[in-house]
Order: sequence, then structure tokens, then C-alpha cells
Amino acid sequence: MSDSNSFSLAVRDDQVAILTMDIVGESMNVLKASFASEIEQLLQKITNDSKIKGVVFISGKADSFIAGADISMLDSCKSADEAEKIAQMGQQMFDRLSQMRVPVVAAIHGPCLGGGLELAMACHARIATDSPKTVLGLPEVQLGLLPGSGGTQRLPKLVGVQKALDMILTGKQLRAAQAKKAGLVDDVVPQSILLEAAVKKVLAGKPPVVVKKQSVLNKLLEQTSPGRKLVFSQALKQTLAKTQGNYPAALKIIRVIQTGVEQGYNQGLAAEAKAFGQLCMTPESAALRSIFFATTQMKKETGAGAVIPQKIHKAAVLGGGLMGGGIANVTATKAGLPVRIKDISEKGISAALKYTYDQLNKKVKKRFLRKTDMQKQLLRITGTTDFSGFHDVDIVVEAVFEDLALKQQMVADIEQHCPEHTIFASNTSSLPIHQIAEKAARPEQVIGLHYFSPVDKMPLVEVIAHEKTSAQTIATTVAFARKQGKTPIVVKDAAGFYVNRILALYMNEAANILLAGESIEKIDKALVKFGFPVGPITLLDEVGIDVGAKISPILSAELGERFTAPAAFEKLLADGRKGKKTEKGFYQYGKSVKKGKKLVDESVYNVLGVTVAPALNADEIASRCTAQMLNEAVRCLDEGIIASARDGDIGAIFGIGFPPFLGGPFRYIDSLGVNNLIATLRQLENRFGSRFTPCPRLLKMAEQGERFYPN
Ligand SMILES: C[C@H](O)CC(=O)SCCNC(=O)CCNC(=O)[C@H](O)C(C)(C)COP(=O)(O)OP(=O)(O)OC[C@H]1O[C@@H](n2cnc3c(N)ncnc32)[C@H](O)[C@@H]1OP(=O)(O)O
Repeated sequence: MSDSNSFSLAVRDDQVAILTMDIVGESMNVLKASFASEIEQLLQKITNDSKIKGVVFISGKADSFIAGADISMLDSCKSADEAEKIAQMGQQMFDRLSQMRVPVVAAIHGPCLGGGLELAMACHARIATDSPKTVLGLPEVQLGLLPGSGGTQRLPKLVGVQKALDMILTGKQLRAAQAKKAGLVDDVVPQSILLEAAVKKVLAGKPPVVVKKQSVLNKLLEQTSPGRKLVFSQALKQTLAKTQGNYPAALKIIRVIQTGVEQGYNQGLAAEAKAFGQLCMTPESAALRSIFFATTQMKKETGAGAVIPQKIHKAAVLGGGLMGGGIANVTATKAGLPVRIKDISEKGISAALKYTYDQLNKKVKKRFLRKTDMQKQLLRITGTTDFSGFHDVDIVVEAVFEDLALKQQMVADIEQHCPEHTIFASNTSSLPIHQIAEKAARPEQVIGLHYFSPVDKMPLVEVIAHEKTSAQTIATTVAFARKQGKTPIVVKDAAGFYVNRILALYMNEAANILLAGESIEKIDKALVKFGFPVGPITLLDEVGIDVGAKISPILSAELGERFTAPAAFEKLLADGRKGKKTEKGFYQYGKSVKKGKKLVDESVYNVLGVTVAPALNADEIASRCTAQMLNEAVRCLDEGIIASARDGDIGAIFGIGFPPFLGGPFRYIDSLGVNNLIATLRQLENRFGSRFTPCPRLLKMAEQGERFYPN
């Protein structure tokens, strides 16, 4: 037996060596440059012992394999050369592993990501557990990087070029069954027999390199020169369309994989390490890394200091509509809790149940979920049209119409039918929580829990405490949302909270630009090019023009004139245009519209009384809309609506899709420079008036030379 801080080597009676990685004092195994010599020594020791028949590489952590290279180590690199050397070190270490005389088998349970998967791919075989905790992937692109230790070269060999491109460009993670199907792992076994299965694999000898069977079409595409050209040019085209050129890592990924495929492994590795070093130094990667650090930090926060959250055993949702159905879905499938849906009709309940059924069924088809697990998850959701089954729920989330009297009635109903400790969480997007709690017998248990649509996809929730909400209620609601897989930010109880408030001004500005004569396509394209997932006019159609019209007067009454939506928008509602849900809005909908084709409904210009007369370029459009958003975000920080710039950044990225490569509104202001933002706002203020007046906090920061984050 030989030990270091992070690795231990034990040789069994059957002469199989078990190499265990377990970094002392860390909750998860990550790869550090300092491990290279330790691993080299251990591999040498194994090589020197001719009796050893093979090696199982396994993690000593209960629920994780290796989460990749240490991101903090990468973050502290001072130059591209330094980062390139780290990548080269990893490449050499994994080459050494793959060249071992004896078979080396990776026994994988839990996350096996980034450098962790690169290590596993360098082994001669991989066995993974069938646990849902086991996921395999190369998520480096989400950090603005590419896999730097051979991943871009080994993955295409195992799963084919097209699948590798897809996995590395998206960073998607595969469950064990999917990984087996893709050719990434050799066997999938229950966790209880993982080690024994791996030992058996070792004793069976080095497996021959199996080339994954390919269809005739894929053979043509991947094994002929013209076919490969087509694959790479298509990947490039799709990537450019998707990233708008905002993510340098994506382009480098394609180039580096192509280099390996066309010029061989060693050239591929060299290109990989070089690109890794360069990407590590980009502002895009720094911004994306900051999101990782922020979200990991936030996972530890209760939202209410040292308070211990109450345990939730059962939840309920009021309203089986799109939001209610989505909330029940994440409660059952992500939080793993029984959830009762109450709706006024059986139809509403069936629709909500069908929603989850359809979502889960898709996952089963993709082998992401086993059918038995799907059934288990479905059984957690039950429905009722009265309050039966509410006697033991710990939290109720209300997702009914935006009607104050109705919501107050719901509070009274819940206080009557549920235990004393039950929390009432409202998914309102516009009504003040203190008003919903006004008639409550236990206002300290009333809170806002604002989800974004579609609930199962959007990662953010706003947790809104009114003045009387107790710390216990806040902490329990935050913990509940986190169990649902959400990233919660705690915000103050004021109109629009944070996300809708900054979004409203941005949307209003897009509307102003449209009314001044810019075309709908141009406005949407400008903001997509800036980095938003969809343009503001498309978003308005998605959210509902009527919803926007309902929120706008509330915001302008509470927060001021700048929130008043352009009056011409009334004409849209008068014309029956509510957006996508009514198949009538800014764009064309309905069966006659080809799937994937988005065409403006040109008649909308007439309704609005607009003659298209282009005067602005894409940058000017984006700058005007985002200037409003940035200014308002700072105002929210100043007013304590959000607790920190970090929360404001995560809220905007996860709630609206603010471009992640910019790191959020506050990081973006830091990179623009406060003075430059003020100059832009002043210019726009001169032309368009006070809606662009820089907020006092910005002016003060400029005076004192402050930033939101340390430089
Ligand atoms: C050369 C290579 O190609 C380059 C790379 O490998 S880059 C790294 C690629 N890997 C990744 O991006 C994975 C990042 N990690 C994750 O996504 C998630 O942590 C996870 C899915 C592995 C686990 O999630 P979860 O169970 O919620 O645990 P989470 O709270 O995030 O992490 C637990 C701890 O591990 C740390 N951690 C996880 N992955 C890490 C990493 N790659 N580097 C540094 N720390 C990491 C977290 O900071 C946290 O530390 P703490 O307990 O001291 O705060």
C-alpha cells in the first residue's frame, strides 16, 4: 500500500492494483497540476512490479468520480503560455496512462466531467454505474474553454466525429446508458458491483480497440475526405449561427478537432493545448468562469443567514396551468417530493399531469431515464379539485391568475386547510407580496417565489420576502427552490422585483425603436447578435403582449414615468394581438407557417401606424436597449432590490438570458467602464429625455472611480 495526499495504491491478492483518487479535505476530486508527479510515480511503481496484472482507477469519494481540472487553478493563470503548459502536462499524464503495459480500467460513479472524462478516456476501458448521479461530459465550452488534455482527440475516436462535435460544442452530459450507446463506456453496472466489475474487466486483459459500428451514411461522412469536409463546414455554419461569433471557444473546438482528424493525433494535441492556453486568457472565459464561482458560492447560502431550513416532505401547487404544471413537474422530478395539484377542473389537472408525462417520456426515449424511474416520478404527482390531501403539505406554491383578491382568498384557504407551519409561496410576477399577505393570519409564512417560463428549463427563481416574512420561511423556500434544481436570488418586495423590472425597460426601448421606424427583424437580430437568446419583439410575442400591457401600468405607478409603455401598443390589443398564444402578434403563426421559419406579420406595422424607415445600425439598437437595462440594474442594487452585483448578474443571466459571455449586467458595466456607460446614457438623454438619465449610484461610482468587482 502506498499513500499520498490524494492517491492511494493497493494491490489485491489477484494482483489487480486499485488506484484510488481522494483529495483530502475537498468535497470533490479535481485535477491539479501538482498531481502530475504523484501520478507518474505511482504509474512507475506499477510498471516496476511485473506481478501486477492491471489497474482499476476509482474515486474514493462517495458520489463523484472527477469534476475536471481545478477551475480556480485555471483562473489564476497569468498567461496563455502558463495555461498551455497545464494542458500539455495533462496530455502527457494521460498519454502515459494509455501507454501502460497492463490494462487500466476506469470505474466511474458520479460526475465524470472535463479532465475527469479525459482521464477516463485515456484508460483502456470504462465501466460506469447506472446511478442517476453518474454523468459523463466535456463541459469546458461552458467555461469558454475546450477540453485541454486530449479530450478533443480521444472523444472523436470513441464516439465518432459528429457525436464528439455535438458533445464538446454543447458541453452536454450523458447518463451511463446514453454513454454506453454512444460508445463512451464499455459496461454499465449497479454501484454495488462497480469495483468487482472493473476488476473482472482488468483480468480479461487489454480489450482490443473497438471501432464503433457506423451506418453507411456516417461512414461516408466521417471516413471520406469530402464527407468530413461537409461535417466540419456544417458544424461551423451552425455554430456561427448559434453563437453569433460571441464565443471564441466554439470555433476553436471545431478547428482543433479537425486538425486531429486531418493531421493526426500529435498535431491535434498541439493545436488543442495552444487553443486552450489562448482561450483561458479571453474575457469571455473569465466571465463564464465567474458564473461558475458565483453559482457554487450561492449553493451554500440560505438566503437568511444562519437559519436552518425546515424540512419539506410534501408540497402542493394551486393552479394546473402552464406555470403550475411546470412547478409540479420540477417538484416531483427534480426535488423528488410528492406534490398535490389543485385546480378548479379535472381538465386542468389532466393537462398538468400530461405535461410531466410528455417531458419524462422524451427522456425515456433518449435513454436519459429508465421507464421504472419515470413511473416513480409520475406517481409523485396527484391532483384534486378540493383541498383533500392538503392536511400534511409543508409548502404551497400558488400559480393562479394575477388577481389580488383571488390570491388573498388562496392564503385564507391554505391557512384553513393546511397545518400551522405551511408556507404560502406566490408565483406572482407583478403583485406586491405584502398585499397578498395583507389579510393573512400568519403573514410571516407568506413569501413570493417567482419562476420563469418554461419552468423546467429556466434556472432562476426570485424569492421575495415582504417585511414580515420570517427568516425561517425565506431559508426554507430557498432550500425548496434549490431542490427543484433552481438558482434562487432573494429580492426585495417592490414592483417588478428585479428581473421583470430591468426587462421591462429593455422591452419598452425596443418598442420605442420599432415605433420610430426600425423593422422588427432588425431589432430582434441586433439583440440576438448582442448575445440574447431571442430578440425583444419575439420575446414580447412569447410572453404575451397582454401580459406586458398589464404589468406596465403597475410598474409606472410604483416606479415612475420611465416604465410607461408606448401608447401605440394599446392598438395591438384592440386588434386582438396578444402574441404567440393567440397566433396573432408581431410574427406569423399557425399551420401555414413553415416550421423553423419566422416571418413578420407585416400587417402589424399598419396597426401601429409605423412606416419602416431604417436609421439605426445593429450596435446602436443594442446599445439603446441595453443602456436602459444596465442603468436600471444599478438602480435596483442601489435600492437594495438585489443584495449584490453578483445576484444581479446571475439573475439577469439565468432569468432573461443576458449574454453569459459578458458575465451579467454588472460585470459588463465594469468592462465597459462606468464613465463610458454614463457618456452613452447622457447622449441618449439629450435626444430622448429623462428615461436615459444615469442613476445616482452610477454617477457616484464615476466620481469615486469605483467598480462593482475588483479588477
Ligand atoms: C483541461 C480540462 O479539459 C479543463 C477542465 O476540466 S475545466 C473543468 C470542467 N469541469 C466542469 O466544468 C465541472 C464543474 N463542476 C460542476 O459542474 C459541478 O460542481 C458538479 C456537477 C461536478 C457537481 O455539482 P454539485 O454536486 O452541485 O456540487 P458543487 O457545489 O457544484 O461542487 C462541490 C465542490 O466542488 C467544487 N468543484 C466542482 N468542480 C470543480 C472544478 N472543476 N474545479 C474546482 N472546483 C470544483 C466546487 O467549487 C465545490 O467546492 P466547495 O465545496 O469548496 O464550495
